[in-house]
Amino acid sequence: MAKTLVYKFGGASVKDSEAVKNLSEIIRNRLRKNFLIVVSAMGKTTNSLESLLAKKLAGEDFSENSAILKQFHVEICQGLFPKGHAVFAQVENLFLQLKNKLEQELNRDNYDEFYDEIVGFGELVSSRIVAEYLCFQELLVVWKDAREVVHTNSDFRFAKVDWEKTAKSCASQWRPVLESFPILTQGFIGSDPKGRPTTLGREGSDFTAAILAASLGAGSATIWKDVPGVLNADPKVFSNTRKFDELGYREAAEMTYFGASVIHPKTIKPLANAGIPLFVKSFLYPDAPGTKIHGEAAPHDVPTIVLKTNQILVSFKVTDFTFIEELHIHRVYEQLQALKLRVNMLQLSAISISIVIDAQLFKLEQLLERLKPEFEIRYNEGLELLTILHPAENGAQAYLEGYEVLLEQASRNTFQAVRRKT
Ligand SMILES: Nc1ncnc2c1ncn2[C@@H]1O[C@H](COP(=O)(O)OP(=O)(O)O)[C@@H](O)[C@H]1O
Ligand SMILES: N[C@@H](CC(=O)OP(=O)(O)O)C(=O)O
Repeated sequence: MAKTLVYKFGGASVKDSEAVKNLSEIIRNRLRKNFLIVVSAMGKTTNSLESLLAKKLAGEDFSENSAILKQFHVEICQGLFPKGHAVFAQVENLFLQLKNKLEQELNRDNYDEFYDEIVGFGELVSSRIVAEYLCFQELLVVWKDAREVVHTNSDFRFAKVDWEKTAKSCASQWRPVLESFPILTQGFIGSDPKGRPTTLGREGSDFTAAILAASLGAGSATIWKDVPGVLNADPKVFSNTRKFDELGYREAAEMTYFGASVIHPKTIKPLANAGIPLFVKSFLYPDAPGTKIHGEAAPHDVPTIVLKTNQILVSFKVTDFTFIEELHIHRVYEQLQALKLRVNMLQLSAISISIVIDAQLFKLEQLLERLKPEFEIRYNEGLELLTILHPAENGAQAYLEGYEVLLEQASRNTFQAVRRKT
């Protein structure tokens, strides 16, 4: 039996009706048996759902946000389907479900679980529309709910995959279908042991493609982006970028670890473990080769720049003039772990621990609250974390001009600086 091909289309590739038409042309030229399509929410829908939730939590009126979101999807449908097509009733029904859910109580204690139910809605509506459009174009696909097979624990918002259970469900439930029909499903969402909806972390649809590819023993996974492939810097931020024709799994994983947002950081590992190549291709130039990430790529030393915005630098100073020791680091990491916060950069001095973390709702205040009794804490918000892999000699300086540098670290292969515009 032929190995499954997995294609993943993110928010940019389904951001409007023209984009969905383009997606259908990509599929038309490549459709075959054992074909799995993963789609994300349309455009910035997930951000809109997050804002809507923030308003609800603050007790503000969010009805206009819901109406705008619904209108956005209805207009996409109007650009794709004739009047009276069944998709309009399906979209109407999904928004009714969203409305009902939003009438339930939300507070800080049930926020994460509530979040997963609401925010995964973007993928549910998007996948309905795209599946209906492909069928309307006589490209027969079967719509499947990813929550049937992507099993996770109950860490809402950052759910961890139960790989064994997921592989079993993929084999027993989806493989037989894939032998006859392509499947279209959602990225980003899963379900916990009690069947409650979970999400895999923001931008997690690339990861879903990797989970399903690994679980189905796929031949390859392809993620379709608005860029020609993986470049040595984000072309939206830096000029004179260079595309990598190929990258090793390790190189790619390292770039994503430091924050190259073109691929979700968890995507590479399951593919590397299973030896499945990952292609990053442009949905605008689908015949162009893009970037192939695989096990046999030659190493390179092209300076590669990664920028993470919205960073917070927090410094914990011991209050009694003892020196920093293991116990202090342990205390800080214990709380970071409890709050599901990842350290993007760490620096130790004799009397302080400095960490750089992503800005996340409520998290900073909770961290301060928990560690205040033990440390004198200072923090700076609104920062950028610049990482240069394989920096050229004195190459970093150009990226620091016009910036105040709050923290800097360099090793032979990596330069990092926390910067703020002056
Ligand atoms: N090193 C890089 N190479 C290519 N694109 C990058 C890189 N770093 C960041 N990006 C950004 O990643 C974007 C594509 O990823 P993303 O927006 O997550 O796609 P989608 O949500 O449609 O899957 C590009 O538009 C680009 O701005
Ligand atoms: N829609 C989700 C999941 C995702 O991965 O989206 P995208 O493929 O557009 O990055 C998010 O925005 O977080």
